[in-house]
Amino acid sequence: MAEEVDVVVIGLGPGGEDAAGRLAEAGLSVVAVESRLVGGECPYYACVPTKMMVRAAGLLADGRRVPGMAGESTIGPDWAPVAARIRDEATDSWDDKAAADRLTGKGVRLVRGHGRITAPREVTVDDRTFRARRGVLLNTGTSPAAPPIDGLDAVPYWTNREAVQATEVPRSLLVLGGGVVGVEMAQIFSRFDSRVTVVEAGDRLVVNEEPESSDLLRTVFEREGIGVRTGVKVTGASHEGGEFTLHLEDEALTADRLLVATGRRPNLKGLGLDAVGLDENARQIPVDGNMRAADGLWAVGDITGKGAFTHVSMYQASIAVRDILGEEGPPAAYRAVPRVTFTDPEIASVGLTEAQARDQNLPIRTGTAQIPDSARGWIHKTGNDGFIKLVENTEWGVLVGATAAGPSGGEILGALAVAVHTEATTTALREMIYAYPTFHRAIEPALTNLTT
Ligand SMILES: Cc1cc2nc3c(=O)[nH]c(=O)nc-3n(C[C@H](O)[C@H](O)[C@H](O)COP(=O)(O)OP(=O)(O)OC[C@H]3O[C@@H](n4cnc5c(N)ncnc54)[C@H](O)[C@@H]3O)c2cc1C
Ligand SMILES: NC(=O)c1ccc[n+]([C@@H]2O[C@H](COP(=O)([O-])OP(=O)(O)OC[C@H]3O[C@@H](n4cnc5c(N)ncnc54)[C@H](O)[C@@H]3O)[C@@H](O)[C@H]2O)c1
Repeated sequence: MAEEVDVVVIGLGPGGEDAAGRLAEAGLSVVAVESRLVGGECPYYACVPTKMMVRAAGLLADGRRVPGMAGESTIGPDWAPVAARIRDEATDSWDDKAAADRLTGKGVRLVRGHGRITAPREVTVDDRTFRARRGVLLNTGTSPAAPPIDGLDAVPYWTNREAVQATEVPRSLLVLGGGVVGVEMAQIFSRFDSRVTVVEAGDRLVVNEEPESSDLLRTVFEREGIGVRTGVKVTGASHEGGEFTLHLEDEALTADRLLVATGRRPNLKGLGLDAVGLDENARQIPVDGNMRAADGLWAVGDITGKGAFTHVSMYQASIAVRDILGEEGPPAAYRAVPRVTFTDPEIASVGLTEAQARDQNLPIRTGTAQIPDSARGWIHKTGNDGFIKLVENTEWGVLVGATAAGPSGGEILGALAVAVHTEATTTALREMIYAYPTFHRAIEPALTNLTT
């Protein structure tokens, strides 16, 4: 016999967790179904622990920058405090009790297990069935995906989940995939003295970003001693005598560890999507501006294909909550989605890249300014690599995209995200006063340099 509730949330990533709590606080009866950890990938295996790793690696890098700038330094990397911080402060040894208590404290009924849609507005978890009067919200997220490389499935490679649980740094590391996960992890472990090589099938690192960002990262990586192989076809993988080997067409690369960071697959299999006329083999669940995927069904987060970021998941959750509660509001808009790759330099961008804008046949021009040429960049000196790149729609005179690469690139991006989001005119941006000497003051010469 099915239990009647108002809403069932399947999957408690950042968006699902937030939505379940808010709906319960609004007075609805909410069942939240989670098969792993309340909070999803971000707090346990992704954003939070990896940014603790980035912070630690950054401290080492700054320590190494002392000579010639501020005296002498001797750096002795130690992974133990990083591992301890991730275990104790970030993840509580990968135990979600605190998050689960927080959720149930808001009035949510937490059900552990795999949720499956068995009919419209109906969810089954093991032998329990729930009927959701208002509907079902999906936030099932993604899992690491490995490419079909001969032998790979038989080797004990790391994904992001094992990498954040590392208790020691491998002497050498092969990173398969030069996307966001790959480049962040490569620099972290390299700065802890691992000998790292990134192996990327595409012709550049962080392929979704501006080519200038890829070039910059490659330059910095090679300067730091990180091997970068792009345009490479891996034909096989093996693990023998404690050593991992990636077989390329004409050579073999070996290391103590292999990290596979080749993208994600959406957790849609076994979710019962066919019961509501959707395809579980699709790459994403199509949603409208109110996050509706079907009658009585909402979806938020990575599975919607609108940007695999925690802030997108949370943004969409707030819209879904509003819609479920029957409140009015603007539909989701994605023209100013910000993204930050937390390498050093940080690669931060918002909106369209130049290539994306050209693919949309927008009338554009671009302007770039180099951070080392700015007053603050020159003062900063070591570690000042970076640039600002602007993409302007010349018809409207507004920015449709921007990149802030460099020290604190993600923070500088704030100003550019406001400009893209509010469609501030480039005339207005030129009339602004930019504090001297800040990194963001380099926006001014980038505006001056806008040319077709
Ligand atoms: C290494 C790494 C670093 C990252 N760093 C950042 C960063 O710095 N900033 C940023 O914005 N983003 C970052 N991301 C991306 C970010 O982690 C995700 O975008 C974010 O977690 C949002 O995902 P989500 O809401 O779709 O759900 P997820 O976090 O993927 O969670 C989905 C949840 O649903 C559960 N679930 C799935 N199917 C079912 C089912 N049938 N029944 C019950 N439960 C189910 C899963 O167990 C999981 O807990 C990073 C990703 C990785 C891999
Ligand atoms: N700082 C952040 O916000 C942050 C950090 C990490 C991840 N994320 C999110 O997680 C998502 C997934 O990240 P990701 O790095 O796993 O995926 P990705 O799609 O960004 O990059 C995967 C890379 O692997 C390469 N690849 C695929 N098959 C390959 C093969 N056989 N051999 C060599 N290379 C191969 C691809 O060409 C691509 O460059 C990102 O898109 C991002 O949205 C965000």
